Amino acid sequence: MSLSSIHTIANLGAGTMGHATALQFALHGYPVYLLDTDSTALQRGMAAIQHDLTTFQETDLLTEDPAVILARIQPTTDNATALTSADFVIESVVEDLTVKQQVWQTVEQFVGPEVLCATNTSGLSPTAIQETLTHPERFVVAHFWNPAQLMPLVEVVPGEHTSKATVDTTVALMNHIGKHAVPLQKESLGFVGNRIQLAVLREALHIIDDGIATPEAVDDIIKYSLGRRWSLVGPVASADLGGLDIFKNISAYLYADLANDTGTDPALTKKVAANQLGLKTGQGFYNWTGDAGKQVVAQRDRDLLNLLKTDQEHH
Ligand SMILES: NC(=O)C1=CN([C@@H]2O[C@H](COP(=O)(O)OP(=O)(O)OC[C@H]3O[C@@H](n4cnc5c(N)ncnc54)[C@H](O)[C@@H]3O)[C@@H](O)[C@H]2O)C=CC1
Ligand SMILES: O=C(O)[C@@H](O)C(=O)[C@H](O)[C@@H](O)CO
Repeated sequence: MSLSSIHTIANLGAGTMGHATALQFALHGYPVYLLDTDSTALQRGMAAIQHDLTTFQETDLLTEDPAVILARIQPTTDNATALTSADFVIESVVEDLTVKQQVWQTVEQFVGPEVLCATNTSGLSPTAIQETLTHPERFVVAHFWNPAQLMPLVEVVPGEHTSKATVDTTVALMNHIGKHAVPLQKESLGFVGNRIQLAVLREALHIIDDGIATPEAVDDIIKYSLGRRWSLVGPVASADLGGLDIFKNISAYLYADLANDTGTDPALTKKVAANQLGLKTGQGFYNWTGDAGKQVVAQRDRDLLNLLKTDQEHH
C-alpha cells in the first residue's frame, strides 16, 4: 500500500489519544471513521475534537472551515462501518496486550491484506501482537505523544514481521498529516521516547524521595536547562558539543550513583496506593484541585500551538 493509495482512515478508540489522532487525519483531508465500543466515550471524544478544533481556530492554524473538518469524522460503534472501507487503521485502545491482540484479530476480519495497521501503544511489543495476526507484515507501531494533535513526534516501530514497505508508507503518511515521524531500526520495550522519559522520571523521583530537591525544583531545573536545550539540540548532539571526554569523566563517578531500581517505581507505587494519581484525582506530586490543572493544561496547549505555528513558518 503506497501513500497515494490511502484515502480512508479507521481510527479505533476515541479517548485521550484516539480523539486527537482522528482530528489529525481530518485536519489533513482524510475521511475518518472514529470507532469506539463505548458510545459515551464516542460522544466525549467528539466533544474533545470540537474543543481542540476551536483552539486551532483561535490561533489561525486552520486552513479550512472547522465544520468541513469536523464533517470528515464519522463516529460509530460498528466494526463493519468503521473498517470495511479503510485503507489505514490506527488503534488507540486500552494499553493491555490481550485486548490489543483481540482488537487486531477482529480488525483482520474486516480489512484486506493490503490495508496497513498501526497501534499507538506506549511501549508494548508489536511482535507480540503480530504473533496473533494472519498478515503481520502490514502491522506496525505509530506511537504518538500526548496531546497528539499538538506534539509533532510519531515513533514508527517495526515488529519482527513488519515489512519495510509498511514502515516507509507509515512514515510518509505521518509526515503527510503534519507530524514528525522517526522510524526505529528495531523494536524495544518503550521504544526510544518512553525509555528515556521513564529513565529521567526514575531519577527525578529518586532525587525527590532522597530529599535532594522538591518536585517544583526538579521540574524548574529541567525546564530551564535540559528541556530548553534538548528541544533545540538533542542529548547526543549536546554531548558532542560539550565534549565526550568530559561526559566520560562524569560517567565514571556518576553512573554508579544513579537510581537503578528494576521493579515498579517505589514512589509511584506509594502515590497510586494512596489514590493520588495526579490531575485525574486532584493530587499527585502537586495539588491539582480547583482550576489548577485546567490552567496548566490550557497554558501548555497555547504554548504548544505557538510552537506548531513556528514549525509551520519554518517549513
Ligand atoms: N495517554 C497518553 O498520554 C498516551 C497513551 N498512549 C497509548 O494510547 C492508547 C490509548 O490510550 P488513551 O487514549 O490514553 O486511553 P483512553 O482510556 O483515554 O481511551 C481508550 C479508548 O479505547 C476504547 N476502547 C476500548 N476497547 C476498544 C475496542 N475494542 N474497540 C474500540 N475502542 C475501544 C475505550 O472505550 C476508550 O474510549 C494506549 O495504548 C496508550 O498506551 C500513547 C501515547 C500517550
Ligand atoms: O508521554 C507520552 O505522551 C507518551 O509517550 C506515552 O506513551 C506516555 O507514556 C503515556 O502513555 C503516559 O502518559
